Amino acid sequence: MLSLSGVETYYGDSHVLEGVDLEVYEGEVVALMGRNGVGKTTTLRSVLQLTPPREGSIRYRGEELVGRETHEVAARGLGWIPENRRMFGQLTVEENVRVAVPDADDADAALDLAFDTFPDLRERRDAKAGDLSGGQQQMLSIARGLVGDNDLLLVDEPSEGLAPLIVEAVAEALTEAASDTTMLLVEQNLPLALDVADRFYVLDHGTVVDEGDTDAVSADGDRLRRYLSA
Ligand SMILES: Nc1ncnc2c1ncn2[C@@H]1O[C@H](COP(=O)(O)OP(=O)(O)OP(=O)(O)O)[C@@H](O)[C@H]1O
Repeated sequence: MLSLSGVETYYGDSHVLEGVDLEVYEGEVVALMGRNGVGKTTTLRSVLQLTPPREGSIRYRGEELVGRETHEVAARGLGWIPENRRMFGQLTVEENVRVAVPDADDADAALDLAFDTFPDLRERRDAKAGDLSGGQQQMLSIARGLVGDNDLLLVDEPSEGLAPLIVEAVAEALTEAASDTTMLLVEQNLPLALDVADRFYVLDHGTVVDEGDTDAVSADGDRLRRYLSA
């Protein structure tokens, strides 16, 4: 479904991705792991053409994305749940969910899905998003991604900065969503990544240094830990 080959991405002179190769097959959840600053977010930004690669190829269902505009990429069914919880702070929780739904006729069903997934949001449906706690904002950000009716969802560090109970709710929501959405999931929380993902890639110094089935590393935790600890 998604195939990166030899992807090289820069910020100015800073060479961040030095030839990334990875594949995501339809129906799977793939975790992208690695220490801070190795280029995980940049990989997602490269796919979305927010930071277009200078070299390499990114194919989605066989079609080249490099050279396209971000809105053209999104129109093909690629959704993004960004790390920094982008939402409309002056709009209410309900309004934030409604504007994330492509077809207004689907909005009520989308709200039910969002509120069933994260009951806390139902209680705060009329609150301004900007007034929510960090954890609630993360739930809203994830809910907005889940109701977007995307075929492939790029999810960036959904558990970052969340209390353990909320991490559990996020893991459940992602697992539920994975039943009908393919995902590329950036996640440093190893138990969460192993729980939700089918396969993983580890990035280090802008390149893939390990990959495999998550089942194999669940039995051999050290294999990933050495790449992930500082
Ligand atoms: N807009 C930018 N301009 C310049 N350098 C950037 C920019 N965004 C990221 N970088 C640098 O690119 C490198 C990779 O960043 P990236 O955010 O992709 O890493 P990451 O693996 O997602 O790490 P983190 O978990 O900290 O987000 C880092 O050295 C970072 O400082």
